[in-house]
Amino acid sequence: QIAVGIQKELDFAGWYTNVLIKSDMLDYYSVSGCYILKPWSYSVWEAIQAWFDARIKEMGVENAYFPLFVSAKVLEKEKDHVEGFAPEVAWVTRAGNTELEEPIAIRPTSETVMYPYYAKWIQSHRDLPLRLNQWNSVVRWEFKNPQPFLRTREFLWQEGHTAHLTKEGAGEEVLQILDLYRRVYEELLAVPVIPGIKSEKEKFAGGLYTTTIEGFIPTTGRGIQAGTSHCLGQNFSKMFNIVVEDPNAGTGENASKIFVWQNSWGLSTRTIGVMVMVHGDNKGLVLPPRVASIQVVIVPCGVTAKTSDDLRKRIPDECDALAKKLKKAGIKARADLREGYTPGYKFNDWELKGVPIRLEIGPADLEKDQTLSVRRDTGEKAPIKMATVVEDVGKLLETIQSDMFQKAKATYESRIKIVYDWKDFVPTLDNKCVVIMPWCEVEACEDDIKERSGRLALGEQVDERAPSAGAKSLAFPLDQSKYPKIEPGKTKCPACGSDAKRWMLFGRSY
Ligand SMILES: O=C1CCCN[C@@H]1CCCn1cnc2ccccc2c1=O
Repeated sequence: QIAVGIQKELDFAGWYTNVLIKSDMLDYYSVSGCYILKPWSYSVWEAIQAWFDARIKEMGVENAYFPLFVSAKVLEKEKDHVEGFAPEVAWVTRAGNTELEEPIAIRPTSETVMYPYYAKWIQSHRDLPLRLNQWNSVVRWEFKNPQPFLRTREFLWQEGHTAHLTKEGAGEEVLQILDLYRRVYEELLAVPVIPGIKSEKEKFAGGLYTTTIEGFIPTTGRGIQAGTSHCLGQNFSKMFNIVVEDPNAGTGENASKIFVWQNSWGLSTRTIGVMVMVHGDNKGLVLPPRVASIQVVIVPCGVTAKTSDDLRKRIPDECDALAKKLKKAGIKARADLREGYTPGYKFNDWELKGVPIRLEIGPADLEKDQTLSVRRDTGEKAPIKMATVVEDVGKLLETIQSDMFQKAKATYESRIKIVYDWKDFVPTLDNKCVVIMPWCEVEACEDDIKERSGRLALGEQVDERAPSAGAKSLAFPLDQSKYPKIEPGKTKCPACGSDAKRWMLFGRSY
């Protein structure tokens, strides 16, 4: 198979699909909107799971498992949080030839599955904080074009659901989790994200506020919601009657009840799609070393018909020995000793799969007691002395991880443009950038901005590939100090002229 076969900059959707198939990350499935995660992508999810699971357990979160099914009565318990999502809920209505008495929904998320039992289990403030997490899959029967990892009808995620005595206790955890999400992207996937707070319009309607990490796909200039950590306030505890006695109130007739304060937070296999889109190139995947199931591939070279029998044996043996030596040091190395494939074919194969480092060993390398290293991210070649190969390869993997992150961070930052004047807003989006602007926070203004920045508004013909949607508000960056001070009463919102309050990121998005 040749490389990707489609240029990333020319046909991004086609490139993305080809990379996923040719790197053997996934296969298509007979039910539309569903995909098979093959080991090459599932191992990335496992690396994310291992890292995140260890850290939430340090926080005192415990894993549990709740049923996949939720009854209509229970699901519709909280009208306004479900009504907007109702079209996406998948229902079981029949088993065999038997119609079910009442249809049973497949969980699209587990608030309504879990919270009746939170009400049952939480009796005293001593039962708080209750912190449970599920590693599971959910189903949302979306009708918009499916995209592997980014928008699928079933996806794997974790969903954390916690209950606290105070708003402050809940609020502290919301931000702790959001920072773990940031680290999953920045430290494991080498993908920069901006932590922030969603606007009232964009937040989870069933909650009090939503914090988010916003990613960016340079090829399309679109933002992407990369993870969310919601404070639900007391909305769900009032609905499901999850109450404890107030430890600070008296007893008897002075006793008083407190509705618990809740959070819910989720990170999904969308992480993998973002990683592919940000780092991939026209030769295929580029895997960050921290999540690569093979970090180093070792290829025997220079073995031809003319090669002496001695070398023909020694070269593959050297490759195998080097792989073993690196594995012993904790580096995920693999010697590719497949017969019948040329080195060139193997180079192409492993480049497609995005393996961070290739080490070549040929007759000349044996002579000099070295191996030739080739970086997947930059293509840079450098000989490495066998004497220090373990240490040098370890360092090179760290350098690749950090260089990939720095490069993606510089790109993202170069695409965030401050806008003070509306005339610059749409041109900035059309330049594949996102806008940061001093914003009034008025919802009508937000709707207006979406309208005025949609391609339809510009009278242009909308083709299904061009982002026809207008700009949404993405997040109020948590770190407002990075941008010039907003003078209360003086700095105006570029879209409507009213007083600006905080800096808001706007962009076309997934
Ligand atoms: O994001 C998260 C993080 C994990 C736990 N759940 C929250 C909020 C989910 C919001 N949501 C999203 N799609 C839905 C689809 C159908 C029914 C309900 C919903 C729904 O409540």
